[in-house]
Amino acid sequence: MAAAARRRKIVAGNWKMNKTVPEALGLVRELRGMVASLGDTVEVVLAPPFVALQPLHIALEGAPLQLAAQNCHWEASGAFTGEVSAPMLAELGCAYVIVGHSERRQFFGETDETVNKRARAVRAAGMTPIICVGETLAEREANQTLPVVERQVRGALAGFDAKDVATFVLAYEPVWAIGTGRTATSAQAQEVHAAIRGLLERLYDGETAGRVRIQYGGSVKPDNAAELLGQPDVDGALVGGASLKAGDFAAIVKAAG
Ligand SMILES: O=C(CO)COP(=O)(O)O
Repeated sequence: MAAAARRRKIVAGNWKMNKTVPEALGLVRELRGMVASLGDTVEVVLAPPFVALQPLHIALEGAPLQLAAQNCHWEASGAFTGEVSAPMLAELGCAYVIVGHSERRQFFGETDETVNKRARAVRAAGMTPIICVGETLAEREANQTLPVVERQVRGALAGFDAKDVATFVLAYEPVWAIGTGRTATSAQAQEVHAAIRGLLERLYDGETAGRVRIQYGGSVKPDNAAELLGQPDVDGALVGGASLKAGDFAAIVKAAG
């Protein structure tokens, strides 16, 4: 069994392609006050679109809120029109970068191999990847959930040693639960999270498996957050739609605290 480590919960808001810079600044102004009283109990992360990173970096100075990017390229620089590199994001104050989100896998040709390359770039630039995995509805109905998630985790972590992996964040996001209002039950989430932790123990060791934080994502809302976050292997949430409203996101953060 993985060592029972005390893992600090991590709740991240993935804003996807939403919020102009003025809107982003307004949302953060509201959020700052709402999460100020939480202290150290929960780590709170915001992943706005690239263009809002620099203004939010300035606006968040001194606030207990971390910044994440939603993606990055694996090369540090070069002729890759439209791409953004990991060192550029580190310089803007990002602590995390989301890699392998299912929308990138579905719509932008992301593969386990490119997820791994991006995660390496994130680590090399001194940031932490939030690595997303999750099965489609067809895969779940074909009883392929655990093999699919296992393949994605193995692929993303290929070549990393235990010391790196222990600091990583994984996000289990069943594709059928994203943006659909249809969330996994807490038992479904716990089953996959425990399977991921078991895999980490087999790939590395119990200590490492016990330290990795695994978020759940997919229609997390204020009214289901406490139940999901109460599961022993659910260490936080990666929140899409509900992170766009300060009150809803703050309520989810409080449910984790
Ligand atoms: O994709 C997600 C977070 O990365 C989840 O999105 P929703 O919370 O909108 O379902």
